[in-house]
Amino acid sequence: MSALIARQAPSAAERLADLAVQALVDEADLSPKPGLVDRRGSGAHSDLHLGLMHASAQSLWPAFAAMADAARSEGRVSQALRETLGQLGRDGEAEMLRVTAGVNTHRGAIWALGLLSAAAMLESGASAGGIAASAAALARLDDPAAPHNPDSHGARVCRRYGVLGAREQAQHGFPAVIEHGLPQLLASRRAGAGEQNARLDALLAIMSSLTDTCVLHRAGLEGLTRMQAGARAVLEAGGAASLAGRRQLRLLDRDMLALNASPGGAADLLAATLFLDRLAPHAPAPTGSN
Ligand SMILES: CC(C)(COP(=O)(O)OP(=O)(O)OC[C@H]1O[C@@H](n2cnc3c(N)ncnc32)[C@H](O[C@H]2O[C@H](COP(=O)(O)OP(=O)(O)OP(=O)(O)O)[C@@H](O)[C@H]2O)[C@@H]1O)[C@@H](O)C(=O)NCCC(=O)NCCS
Ligand SMILES: Nc1ncnc2[nH]cnc12
Repeated sequence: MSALIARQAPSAAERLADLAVQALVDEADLSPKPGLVDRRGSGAHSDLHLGLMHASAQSLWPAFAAMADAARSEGRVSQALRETLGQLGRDGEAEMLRVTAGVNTHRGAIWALGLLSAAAMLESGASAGGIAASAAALARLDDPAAPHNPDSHGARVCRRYGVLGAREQAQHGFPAVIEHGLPQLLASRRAGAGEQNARLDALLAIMSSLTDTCVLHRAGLEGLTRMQAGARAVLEAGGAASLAGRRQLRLLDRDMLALNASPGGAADLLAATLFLDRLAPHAPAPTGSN
């Protein structure tokens, strides 16, 4: 008789890591995304493809579980927790680069989802805004061991154009997610857009407002302006579920490819939106809004 394998319920930290990885896989699979890797192909990237995005996402499970577990042990926002998360984040980046043979697939996602996984553990049962606020408090603490890299793409364009990047997005409580991605996801669902279209609309809402340092790095201010205006045009035409919106979305995709631009920061924040959506109870829709 075959031996019975005892089934153990996953811990809270393991469940959070499951959700974080699933959010990354769902983001990668979502199609058609302008300029980004999706089920159709590699978008504006020559060194990325869908299989690599999936492998990268799976490689991050131990890092997310360890970050959530560190938050469980510490139990509150503290300098010690911030420093532990910094080390775990750097270890996660190293593992990602090992699995992708040196290609940066998810640096921004490790930062955003790592902080949110830890915060979700600290704020169990809280709203998305409550979790994001706790992640922001962690992000605002300085990590003295963090290597300051003034040459990262983000650091360079933030200096050059005087904009805020991934660090500030977290320190301010992920406004792109809380004020744009999540409300649009819920509004498009309520309007009957269908799940994939609602997720595309959430991505577009993020793109319409974000200073995405990936786009700035590859395509400058003109690229950023065209990304934001193009995303807004899709939503104003009726979103991804409408024929007119789809037409605008095709134009935006062509434009991003012509500019060699890819909104990798917005993609990470869509993953953060999907993570919080699965996790946090949403406030009921205002009366008369459905
Ligand atoms: C604080 C850090 C986030 C470092 O930030 P910094 O800006 O210095 O560094 P970057 O290396 O540029 O990484 C930032 C990544 O964040 C994403 N992003 C961009 N804009 C925003 C935004 N406005 N808000 C939020 N997030 C944003 C983006 O990630 C995605 O793009 C990646 C690909 O980027 P890149 O390599 O530039 O791409 P290519 O164009 O393809 O390169 P080439 O082909 O042209 O060469 C991809 O990974 C996506 O994820 C930015 O890249 C933080 O990382 C940090 O300090 N970490 C240390 C560890 C730590 O403390 N962790 C804490 C606990 S988790
Ligand atoms: N789908 C995607 N394509 C390119 N870069 C990304 N960074 C995060 N998700 C991405």
